[in-house]
Amino acid sequence: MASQETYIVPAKNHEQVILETNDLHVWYGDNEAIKGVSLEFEENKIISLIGPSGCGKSTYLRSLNRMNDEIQIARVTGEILYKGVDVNKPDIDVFEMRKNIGMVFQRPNPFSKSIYDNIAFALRRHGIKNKAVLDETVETSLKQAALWDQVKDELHKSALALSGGQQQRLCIARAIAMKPDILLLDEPASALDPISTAQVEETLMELKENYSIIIVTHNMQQASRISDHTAFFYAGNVLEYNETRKIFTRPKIQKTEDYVSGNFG
Ligand SMILES: Nc1ncnc2c1ncn2[C@@H]1O[C@H](COP(=O)(O)OP(=O)(O)OP(=O)(O)O)[C@@H](O)[C@H]1O
Repeated sequence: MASQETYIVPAKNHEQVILETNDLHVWYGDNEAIKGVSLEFEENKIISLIGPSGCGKSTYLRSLNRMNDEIQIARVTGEILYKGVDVNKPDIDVFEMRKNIGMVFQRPNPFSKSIYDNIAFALRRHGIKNKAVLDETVETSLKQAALWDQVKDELHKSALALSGGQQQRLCIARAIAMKPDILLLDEPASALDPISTAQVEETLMELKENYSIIIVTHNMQQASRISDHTAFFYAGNVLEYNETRKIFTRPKIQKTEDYVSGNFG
């Protein structure tokens, strides 16, 4: 793997590994943004990906459900094993795979549709047309995303009329309506005020009962508050991956210590 010092603790219980990458590389043209990352993610955990700007966190996250396919100059090699199946193989049905590995982006991006249709849209595209099933899924997803009580009487109002924090929770509801196993979130709270951020964090903590969550964050307090495990990325490699409390209190690598304590320069 990396030529520099690394410290990566394998999953405690390999049976509970839901997703792993083996020797994952991502290039944008000649720029190697991810340089052979091997990590294991356990079920029902929140995992934070941290590290300085440009170190490859988003690139790595996006590769996990093949969002880099959309970038023409991107090339990805290595294995991405979801329940043991390599989703990085060309014959994988990416549309189906993303039902299991959903994504929420940095900026809330609801469709210009009603709250109800934001959630029902993807379900209908996957062939679910039965109104009772749609109604039930909309309600359950909004409840899981801690938004139901605020919007239940105005489901047909435009999603764009919601606040930023509510829009982001709607995007989370939209992602979980597909009942994925894994939720990928790229700085989901960075555009939100502290109250909305706290609500999104609470939502994620509740969701981990049913989902595995991988989150890119620049916010060290957030990583230490909500995540079970943390991976420290640096220059396209993971230098350290361990339980979050160890990363923040007793990191093994000096660069990790410098980064989490804000002495990075
Ligand atoms: N769409 C793209 N096209 C070309 N190069 C890209 C693209 N996206 C990222 N890169 C390059 O890949 C490298 C890693 O970028 P990436 O956005 O993954 O880092 P990051 O750690 O998520 O950064 P930040 O914390 O600033 O969001 C950088 O050199 C960046 O310029």
